[in-house]
Amino acid sequence: MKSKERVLLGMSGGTDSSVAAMRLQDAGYEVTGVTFRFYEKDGATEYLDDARALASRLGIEHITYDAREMFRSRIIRYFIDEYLAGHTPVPCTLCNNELKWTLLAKIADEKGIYWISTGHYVRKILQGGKYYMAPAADRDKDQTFFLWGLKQDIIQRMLLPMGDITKVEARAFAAARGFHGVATKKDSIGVCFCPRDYRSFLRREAGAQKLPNKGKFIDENGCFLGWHEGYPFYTIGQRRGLGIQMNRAVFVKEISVERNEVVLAPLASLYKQEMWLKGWNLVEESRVLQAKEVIVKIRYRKQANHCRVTLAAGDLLHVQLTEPLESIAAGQAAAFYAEDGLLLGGGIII
Ligand SMILES: Nc1ncnc2c1ncn2[C@@H]1O[C@H](COP(=O)(O)OP(=O)(O)OP(=O)(O)O)[C@@H](O)[C@H]1O
Repeated sequence: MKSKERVLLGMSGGTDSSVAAMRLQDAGYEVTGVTFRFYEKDGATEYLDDARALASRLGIEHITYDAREMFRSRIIRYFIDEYLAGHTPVPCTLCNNELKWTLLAKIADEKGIYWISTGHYVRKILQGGKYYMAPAADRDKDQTFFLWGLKQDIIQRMLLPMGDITKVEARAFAAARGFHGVATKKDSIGVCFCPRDYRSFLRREAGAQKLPNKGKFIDENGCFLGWHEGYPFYTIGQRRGLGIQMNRAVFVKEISVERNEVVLAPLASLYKQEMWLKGWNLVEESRVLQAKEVIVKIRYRKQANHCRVTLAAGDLLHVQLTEPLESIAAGQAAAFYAEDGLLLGGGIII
């Protein structure tokens, strides 16, 4: 069918989506590029020019889509609200699941295009009649961790041209075709709207939502240890940058929003053996709920653990960890994997 040969690609102006455009063309697709205007720090719009220029050089249609208001109300608002609630938010997960891929599907529908694509380093696999996200060939770049919320209607339409190559190969691919700017672009790091320091971002953007003033660091027995700058500036498991001199290593164990208190404790006190998830999504429920064990990850770059998952009251998932984990923070995501690396689903830790 003619319409299935067209693909709508999210083009950020970066290396990965630019190489993705070339690889899709190589595979015979008619590519349309869309660049979302999500967040423009200090009004910088260079990325739009880069995406447009690349599209024109490749001879593909390019459109921009102004999603700044949506990004502000759905992602930035949520990000600030979560810190004010004493949680640790996952904006990239939310953006991928609720904005990026959903918008791609919506715009593709409007244009009568079936396939949707990005430069994500992931693969997809059909197993037992269901589509799963599978780890990228470049394990170091694998982005499955951010995509557990995607549903079948999206996954089945995804084309993932970067899943089979490494970042090094992607740069070489662009260079070999004479796209030197594309080949040498810097990797994006961290959260796009505050790559390094979320604290100064909070101070700047919280606006009318007043940030709390300084409060007490206390130990597990409630004894005063020192002053902190306000609970939203701390996250569970944090050790560095506490601004307190102690003669032993201490970590953030708990955050009390009501009392604006932050509990500091030795690492051993942070370990937990269970957690509950809300807003969960499972590709095939039985593969998780009836399995003796699945793999769980609670941080992008942290080691995988094993767990047993059951349904709990209030439409929550109960996760019983085989080995205790430290730094389990409300607001963060937990992603489930099969032994072969397939992404089985995930949810948000409460
Ligand atoms: N502003 C945007 N407009 C359209 N698509 C986007 C935008 N930002 C990201 N994407 C899509 O999402 C993919 C993953 O984005 P992410 O920011 O995680 O990766 P990245 O490594 O920075 O990718 P890239 O090198 O393409 O910028 C990108 O490859 C691109 O296809």
